[in-house]
Amino acid sequence: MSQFSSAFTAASSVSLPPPSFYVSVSKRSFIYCCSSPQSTTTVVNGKFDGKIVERDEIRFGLPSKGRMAGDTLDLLKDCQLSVKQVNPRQYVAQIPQLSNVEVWFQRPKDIVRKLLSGDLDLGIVGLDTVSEYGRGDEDLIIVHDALKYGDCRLSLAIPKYGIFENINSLKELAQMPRWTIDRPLRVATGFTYLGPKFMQENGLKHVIFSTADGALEAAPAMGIADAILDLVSSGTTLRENNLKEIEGGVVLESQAVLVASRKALIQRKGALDTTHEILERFEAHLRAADQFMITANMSGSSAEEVAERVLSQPSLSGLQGPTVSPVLCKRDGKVAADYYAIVICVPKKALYKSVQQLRAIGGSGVLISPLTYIFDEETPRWRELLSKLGL
Ligand SMILES: Nc1ncnc2c1ncn2[C@@H]1O[C@H](COP(=O)(O)OP(=O)(O)OP(=O)(O)O)[C@@H](O)[C@H]1O
Ligand SMILES: O=P(O)(O)OC[C@H]1O[C@H](OP(=O)(O)OP(=O)(O)O)[C@H](O)[C@@H]1O
Ligand SMILES: [Mg+2]
Repeated sequence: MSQFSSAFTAASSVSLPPPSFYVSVSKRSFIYCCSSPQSTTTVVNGKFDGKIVERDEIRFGLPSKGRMAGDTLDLLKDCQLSVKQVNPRQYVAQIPQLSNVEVWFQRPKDIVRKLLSGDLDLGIVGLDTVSEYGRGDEDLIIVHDALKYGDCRLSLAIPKYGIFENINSLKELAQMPRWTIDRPLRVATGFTYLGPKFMQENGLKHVIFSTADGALEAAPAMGIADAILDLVSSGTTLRENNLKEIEGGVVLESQAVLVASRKALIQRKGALDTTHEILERFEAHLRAADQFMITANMSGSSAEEVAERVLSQPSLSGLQGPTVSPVLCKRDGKVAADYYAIVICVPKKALYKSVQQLRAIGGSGVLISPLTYIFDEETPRWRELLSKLGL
């Protein structure tokens, strides 16, 4: 193990606040300083080994504030899992549909820490937060990796001006001869675990990290740092501060995820069943959210002939092929089917193309309805979870 990684492991074994400074100076030296003294501690990385603490309820951690909080409550509400909170300053709440679940509102990073320490069983946070504060701990299991909000990326950015004017990739940045043991590349970041790990994996040797809690984009212009490693979503903050992302500089693509403690899923009574229910509801809602249901009438000689025509169109195959039903009417005293009603689901973004294709094959009276849930057969994510748990 190189000095870099052994020092790194040492850094990851303290539970107290993250180090304010990591200094990597080539393979020969790696200095690690901490903003608070490294007091003696019996907790390693906020983690207790051994058996879980007995309790009856499943504890579900949700973001108490910030941009994840509202969207998380909206997702749960859309899945008929509304959270009942007596008032916004009360940190415990209930989900009436899940009687064995206790919701605890926490800061995202504390949700991850508490999953590791066994104080929470399930949580919703950004993948960036799981990766930074979870530090690859095997007890954390991502149950759903794409809840479709909180999209952002953890990305390295440098000034557009000065010595960086013609630097557009990580490779070019690494090859700048000016970074030396005595004058390393200075990176400001709140991601003091992922940052050094990424630099090491990408072979950047002379790098020094400093940390701050926000407004990192100011650091280069203030002369405090050469580069920053921070979350980017719209890119506005970078642009407004004359900074640019570089090719190869994305550490992580992130969105909201459902994460669980492996130990809780295996050992805590009811935890796995509850997780299954939450997962199924999330999947059903998220699958439905980007689909429309289309109903249309088609003239035709038989259901099969209509189905042939529908299936000949690439945008109309639906979830498992079209549902075709005869529209029965009385003609010359006899019940007959001149028309067939078809029902298909199409991706929202393919809506207009689908309508055009339907018309082209003789569809009329096209009705479009939103879908609320699609419960398919067992979700692949559930099978994946069971296999990760060795069940
Ligand atoms: N533009 C963005 N900037 C930061 N986080 C974002 C962005 N877009 C989505 N997110 C997600 O939202 C999560 C919470 O970010 P938020 O800024 O609300 O809280 P925080 O940064 O943890 O706390 P605070 O900013 O109050 O210190 C992030 O971890 C990330 O997953
Ligand atoms: O690409 P953009 O859409 O501009 O978003 C990126 C900015 O948003 C976050 O800051 P936040 O608003 O959370 O403020 P903070 O720095 O105080 O955490 C992040 O740290 C960036 O500064
Ligand atoms: Mg923030």
